[in-house]
Amino acid sequence: MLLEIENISKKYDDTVVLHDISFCLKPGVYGLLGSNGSGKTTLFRIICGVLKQSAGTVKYNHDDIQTNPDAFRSVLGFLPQDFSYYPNFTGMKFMLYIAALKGINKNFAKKRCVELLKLVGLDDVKNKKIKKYSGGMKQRLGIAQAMINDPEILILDEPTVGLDPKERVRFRNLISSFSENKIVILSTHIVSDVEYIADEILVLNQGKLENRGVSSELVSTIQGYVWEVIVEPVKLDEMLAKYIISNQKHGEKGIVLRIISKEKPTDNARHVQPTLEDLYLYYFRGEAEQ
Ligand SMILES: Nc1ncnc2c1ncn2[C@@H]1O[C@H](COP(=O)(O)OP(=O)(O)OP(=O)(O)O)[C@@H](O)[C@H]1O
Repeated sequence: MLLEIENISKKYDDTVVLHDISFCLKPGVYGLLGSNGSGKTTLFRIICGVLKQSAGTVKYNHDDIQTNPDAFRSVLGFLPQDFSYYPNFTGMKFMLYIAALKGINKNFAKKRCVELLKLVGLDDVKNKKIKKYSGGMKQRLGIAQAMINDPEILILDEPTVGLDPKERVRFRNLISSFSENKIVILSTHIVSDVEYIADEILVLNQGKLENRGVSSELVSTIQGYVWEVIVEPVKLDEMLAKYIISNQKHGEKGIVLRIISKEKPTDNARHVQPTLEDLYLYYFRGEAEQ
């Protein structure tokens, strides 16, 4: 299994939103990390063949996906960001409906839907209407429908949006349980999600692939740039205006700031170990959201 993204660019009118993106993916879990508007959804839609690129090729197992789109679709599962559910359908009916759309044999579909709903923990609510589901339940249903054809490639666009911390943990476990021998790509702007789930992280910044690697490799690129500084409260505004601050808390001797800066910010600054969250702030400045 090999998914190759080769020199993909995308323009909307005259605006370039993806710039010459290239990467290859083997089975594993990949996190596409980027702030809002960095091009994650656009890239996913191109990979899934629902949006045409302006330049470049997407290949699966060495074949251009456009040569035989039906064959590619049959090995692909996709959870779009704006996925719409039918509120008056039950979870089971919805799954059967998606199975029918995908042309899956009726008897097989029933068995598969029951299995998947169990896998995502919706077994006991499968006959309830979706309008009664929580946000987390709907997301899990979205993941289940994306897996209905037992895909080799699973693409999840912002699958953790709106999930509470408990649901997030459940989601992570779910991904690890079915990711074996599959290419799973999920996008997020929530650092901790990819930090825990992804084998590798791809950082997309303003339509460019900024970096790629395992979390520790990426974090090591800002080794030496993260500082802890204690400042008097009167100095706080000045520091906030001048530096990227990834954390602030009250300490016994003043306000303790975690600062990301190539230069030593103050005489009393001391180095601390960088984290993926620091890296995110380094790339995306004030755009971080949690
Ligand atoms: N149909 C469109 N026409 C014009 N511009 C578009 C269109 N779709 C997206 N864009 C622009 O392309 C850029 C990338 O958008 P995209 O939705 O791919 O980013 P994203 O990283 O998925 O962001 P988000 O997390 O907010 O969904 C943005 O500047 C967006 O405004």
